[in-house]
Amino acid sequence: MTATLLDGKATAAEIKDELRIRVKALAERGITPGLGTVLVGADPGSQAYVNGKHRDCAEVGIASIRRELPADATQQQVDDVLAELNADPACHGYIVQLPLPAHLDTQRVLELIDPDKDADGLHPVNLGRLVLGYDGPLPCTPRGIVELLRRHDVALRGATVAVVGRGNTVGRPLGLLLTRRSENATVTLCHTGTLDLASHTRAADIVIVAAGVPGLLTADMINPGAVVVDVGITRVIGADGKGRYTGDVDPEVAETAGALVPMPGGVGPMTRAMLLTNVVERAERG
Ligand SMILES: Nc1nc(=O)c2c([nH]1)NC[C@@H]1CN(c3ccc(C(=O)N[C@@H](CCC(=O)O)C(=O)O)cc3)C=[N+]21
Repeated sequence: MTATLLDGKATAAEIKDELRIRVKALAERGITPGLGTVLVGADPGSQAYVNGKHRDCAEVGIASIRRELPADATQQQVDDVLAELNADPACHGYIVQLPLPAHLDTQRVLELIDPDKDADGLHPVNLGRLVLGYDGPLPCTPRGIVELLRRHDVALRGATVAVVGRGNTVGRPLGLLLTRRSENATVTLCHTGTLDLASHTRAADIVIVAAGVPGLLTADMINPGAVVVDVGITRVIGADGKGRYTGDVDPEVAETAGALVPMPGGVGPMTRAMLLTNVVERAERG
């Protein structure tokens, strides 16, 4: 068997087409949605991600507000940029690119973002809203995964899902999202303390791997025909000495799975599309 590939890039393009129409409707009300990005330091990977976000904005008609600070920026400098974006009416939502340099307090930074401008959905208030089932911006990667599965008619209601990884940006909030009444999936959240990982992944209709461990999920660990989602993105140095990104799913899984969300071309583009969606939603609220 060869898995059907669920194309995140094509689905993200579809979502961007829909957003373009919503942005036009906002323009008629005199509103231009604005996304802010805060980048501290010059990590080439982070720079590339942030550039991608601004390119996405230009494609759908969202204004970009870009703030860059040097790698040795003080906590006060970062605090000041956040205060400025919180006060800027042209900025409907913004993100602080993670990871931050180690001398900065990430928790403090995330808590200083106005929860109503939190385009990533990672502010503690918004994660709390997700726990409680209240309205608020949703974390982009979990939301992108649910949206991609929905648009490919992968049923979540009644499905058993193994989520591998309990990180704050993917695994943990994804478990919360999938177990909402509106999704009604049954989730097993696996992590480094899980004793027999394969017993959980084999029992699942859907396996979502967000552990950051290249090749962690192998073909023998899934039920043939299962839907597999690769969220891993780890920079490795190939045999040719060049850096490249690799996922958490062993390529052989494509022979056994029923459907596969690949990396690249899967969750990454969907994450970016959900960031834009969060900003347009913030702007629509006025
Ligand atoms: N505050 C914050 N929010 C984030 O959302 C955030 C972050 N910090 N720090 C880093 C991670 C990583 N991340 C990616 C998003 C899209 C792709 C993506 O679109 N990747 C393409 C390949 C690269 C490309 O085509 O540009 C793909 O998977 O097909 C990758 C990585 C967001 N992150």
